[in-house]
Amino acid sequence: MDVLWMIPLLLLMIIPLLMCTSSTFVFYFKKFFYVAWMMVLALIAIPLCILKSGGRDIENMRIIRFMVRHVKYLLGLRFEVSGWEHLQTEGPYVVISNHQSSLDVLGLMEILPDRCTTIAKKELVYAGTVGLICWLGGIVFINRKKTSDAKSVMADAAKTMLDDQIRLWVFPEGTRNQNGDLLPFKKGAFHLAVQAQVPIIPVVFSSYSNFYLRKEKQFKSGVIRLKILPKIETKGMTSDDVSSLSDKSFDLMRAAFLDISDSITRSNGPVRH
Ligand SMILES: CCCCC/C=C\C/C=C\CCCCCCCC(=O)SCCNC(=O)CCNC(=O)[C@H](O)C(C)(C)COP(=O)(O)OP(=O)(O)OC[C@H]1O[C@@H](n2cnc3c(N)ncnc32)[C@H](O)[C@@H]1OP(=O)(O)O
Ligand SMILES: CCCCCCCC/C=C\CCCCCCCC(=O)OC[C@@H](O)COP(=O)(O)O
Repeated sequence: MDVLWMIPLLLLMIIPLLMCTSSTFVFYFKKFFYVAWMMVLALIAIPLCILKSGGRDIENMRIIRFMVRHVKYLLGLRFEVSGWEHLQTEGPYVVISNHQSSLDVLGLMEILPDRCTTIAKKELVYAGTVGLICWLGGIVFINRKKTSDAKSVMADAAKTMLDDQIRLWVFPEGTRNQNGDLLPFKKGAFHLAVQAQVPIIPVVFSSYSNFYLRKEKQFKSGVIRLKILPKIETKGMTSDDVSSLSDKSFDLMRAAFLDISDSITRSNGPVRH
């Protein structure tokens, strides 16, 4: 019994010691903490969402956004947001952003407009309490391995956007990417915007490589720049315009990514490719 009492005491002594001496320990500790804390937050949010909305409802994103906002402080992260005025657009639109890590959720919640939810891979729905809260928040799940299924879910989403005045956030790279650049864009987000005839608002996260390096097992404190770009209109466009719309969005976002990442790395060291 005496020995059992000593375990938490020992942990309380050892964890701060390891946090000061081992960057690898800090990496695993912060990652474990992030996932565990998000699961706990989701567990608390689930009954709140059910009580407020009675089930799956985009309005639940307000509760989720509120509950996630403090997590950046616990991980030593800070956001610098520019271009807020570009989100002051009435009605439905499609937000597109680059995707580096599950940490993107923190930036997403930092600027998430009202009545906005995301498109996500269907596997996320099985992520325990996080999966359930995503479902309650109205997240649209797609099967990336079956393009025809994904297309039909997104065609329905285009209709729902207009019927219910909803905004959708899509990660057009289609997967997480930390190669120091953007991956070529998939087309779904652009078909969605053209089908609904709504504007696209590009959002760019600066490179995380000055504080978070997965391969090198580093997770330091850091600043993330979030740049909201002016909207791109799609009125009058057809599916023939999707490729050029995607190329234009890619070029604008890549230029912004290199610009805001460069200005961070000039003061914090080089981007690691
Ligand atoms: C309180 C506590 C809370 C705790 C938890 C905290 C937060 C939880 C809440 C919120 C968190 C949300 C975070 C979620 C993040 C999840 C991120 C992801 O999951 S990213 C991965 C999933 N997303 C995507 O993949 C979107 C991007 N992908 C696409 O859009 C793709 O295009 C695709 C639709 C999946 C199809 O993929 P494919 O590989 O086949 O790609 P192509 O783009 O090359 O398309 C092939 C072909 O089809 C045409 N096409 C594509 N889409 C359409 C369409 N919608 N309609 C018609 N045609 C389409 C395309 O043009 C190509 O044809 P062609 O070559 O002739 O042009
Ligand atoms: C039954 C228990 C299962 C536990 C699983 C834990 C799940 C994660 C929990 C908390 C993390 C914080 C919430 C984040 C949601 C972020 C989703 C995300 O970023 O998914 C990755 C996806 O975009 C692309 O995936 P791939 O890189 O293509 O693959």
